[in-house]
Amino acid sequence: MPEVTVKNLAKTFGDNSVLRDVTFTIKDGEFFTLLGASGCGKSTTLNCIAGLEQPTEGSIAVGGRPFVDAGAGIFLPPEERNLGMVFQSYALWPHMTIAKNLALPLDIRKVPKDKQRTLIHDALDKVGLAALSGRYPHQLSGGQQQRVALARALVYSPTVLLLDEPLSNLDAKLREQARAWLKRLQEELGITTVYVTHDQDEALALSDRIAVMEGGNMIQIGTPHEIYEKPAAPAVAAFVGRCNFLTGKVVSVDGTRHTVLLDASGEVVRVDSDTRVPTGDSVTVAVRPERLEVVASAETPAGVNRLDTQVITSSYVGSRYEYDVRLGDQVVQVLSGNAGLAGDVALVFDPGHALLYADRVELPEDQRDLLTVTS
Ligand SMILES: Nc1ncnc2c1ncn2[C@@H]1O[C@H](COP(=O)(O)OP(=O)(O)OP(=O)(O)O)[C@@H](O)[C@H]1O
Repeated sequence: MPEVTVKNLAKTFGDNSVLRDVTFTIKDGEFFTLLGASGCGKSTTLNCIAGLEQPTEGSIAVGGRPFVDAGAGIFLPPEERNLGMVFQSYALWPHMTIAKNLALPLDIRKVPKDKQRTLIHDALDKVGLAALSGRYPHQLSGGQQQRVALARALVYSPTVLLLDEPLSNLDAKLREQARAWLKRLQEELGITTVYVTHDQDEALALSDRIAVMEGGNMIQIGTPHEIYEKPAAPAVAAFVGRCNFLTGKVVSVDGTRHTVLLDASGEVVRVDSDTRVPTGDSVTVAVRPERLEVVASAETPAGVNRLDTQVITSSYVGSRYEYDVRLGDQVVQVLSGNAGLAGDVALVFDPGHALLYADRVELPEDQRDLLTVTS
């Protein structure tokens, strides 16, 4: 079974520590995504699985077969790993037809010519391009070239598919179509897939599980739902989707209910959290814009948190209204169903819709320092 096991992976380039201690297991047939900002070590992790980089420490095994084990001095070269890889640049040979491009990896594996014809046809058929096998890459659209690159990675039946930002060269519309198509294909083939992206929407839409990386570490591994609804750290909440952070101090705790005095406005809010934080400790309350609502000041519903705020800007964004509201010296973003509010409004949210993190986090640029805002 092609389960991928990565243990205590570390990689340094000179004195630059790019991977610190990365451990994860990918199940057979799973679509697993490495997500994070540029430079966090996603590609290096993928390249270590592919054998294009050699880790400084740690081990990788696929289906129980050791690919690399730094401690034991094991390193299997890339060509012996039988993995399919697609990069952001499709790297097709321009002077060769599509069929010839697909024949190359088969030639390397010494597959007989008659068998090659069937395999090439089948691989192109999987990506819906069997009719175009005689064309050259420049005679195909970007989206079609990307499918050819995928067909080339599938033609020799790899045990695992490794994809490094394969959709980033496509324009926004095509990218969304390609995303749906890739997801369907991966499910049909049931092939274990490791996907690298910095695009959170792509990660949420495609993955069975996502590993969020930061500074060479994995900060959370979970299903898209877990990553979005229960981010393990403020950094995850900020990177995946949008999030407001309100710093403060716990003033009382009753079971899971924490009452927090906010730094920004001196008001208190209640937050239900399984993470217990003792009274007196500094905390950060995180709430997504779509979990907040703005209402006219007189209309506060019962049982929710209510904060006095003023509208700074509002804009219509298609299905909803986006408000920036002022809470003391901080900006809070709200996605609301309520139109046309201005001036003094009440910001409301359910105590169960906020997350609580121990410690005060550094506020993101766009929420900080309202003193310069004059509206
Ligand atoms: N061959 C190399 N030699 C020296 N430094 C490298 C090498 N390859 C990668 N790095 C450095 O390692 C860090 C992580 O790079 P990596 O490509 O893994 O990040 P990433 O998360 O995939 O980012 P991106 O999305 O920009 O590719 C970066 O700081 C990069 O400059």
